[in-house]
Amino acid sequence: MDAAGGEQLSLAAVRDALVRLEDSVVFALLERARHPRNAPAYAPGCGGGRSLAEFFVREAEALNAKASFFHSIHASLLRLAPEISLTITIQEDVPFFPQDLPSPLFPTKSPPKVLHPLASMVTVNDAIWKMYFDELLPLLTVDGDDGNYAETVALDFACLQVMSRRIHIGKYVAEVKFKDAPQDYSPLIQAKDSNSLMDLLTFKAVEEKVKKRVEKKARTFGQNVNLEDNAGKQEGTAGDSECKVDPTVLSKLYDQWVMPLTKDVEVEYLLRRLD
Ligand SMILES: C=C(O[C@@H]1C=C(C(=O)O)C=C[C@H]1O)C(=O)O
Repeated sequence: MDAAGGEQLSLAAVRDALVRLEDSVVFALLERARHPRNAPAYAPGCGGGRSLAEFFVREAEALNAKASFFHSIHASLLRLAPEISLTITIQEDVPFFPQDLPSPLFPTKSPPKVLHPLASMVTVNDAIWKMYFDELLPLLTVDGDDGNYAETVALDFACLQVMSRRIHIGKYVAEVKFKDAPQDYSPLIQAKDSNSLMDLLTFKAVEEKVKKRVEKKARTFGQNVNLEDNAGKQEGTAGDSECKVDPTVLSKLYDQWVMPLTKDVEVEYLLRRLD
């Protein structure tokens, strides 16, 4: 237990959670890529001019809120990493539409407080939303319309949710880094020096490994598995053209958006850490 009554986290444990979440991110994107773009799902429609995609996310989040989802996320990391659930509990996932969420209808057990109370103010979901619909979907999906709009937006929601969770775990990464070296972080926080904080919390070698591993996971999870001899090919070495998603799209996703946004979360969290 630390001074705030929270349990001690280690950087290794949080990084382990991030590695496991890569699997969920890759699988969610593979599922979405089974459908073409399905543009009508994103066109403004009825219900205040909202698209089906926005309608679905708002309604799904309202349901999640009633079921106390945003207040008790023990289960999500339990599923991801049963053996580290004792050391990490995520205080809350971050909704895309926090305004007007209904109150929880069921009692919850509060997880131990690990983060600074102002952590709940840190969100980059607007940037994730824009990135997903404007940049990633065109790379991930082929042009076309198969009419499966409801399934499509349910898959979009799964992608958004898992990417948001991954990126907002940056709060936990930042907390651990701060606790490990308060003497290095505190002066920069006091000086509100975002650029130097960014430099201090960046580990380029770790990022290179993340990119390579995610690309490899996309290549491995995205191949068609069959029982015939694969013309002498080694197992697990599908060519990129045989993959369900282009593996380089996944490494680009992490390189250009997921890791930079995770680091933005880290910086934003740290800037409030001494308040
Ligand atoms: C998350 C971390 O902070 C930064 C962000 C990384 C990421 O998003 O994967 C990786 C390394 C760091 O530059 C970390 O140190 O593990």
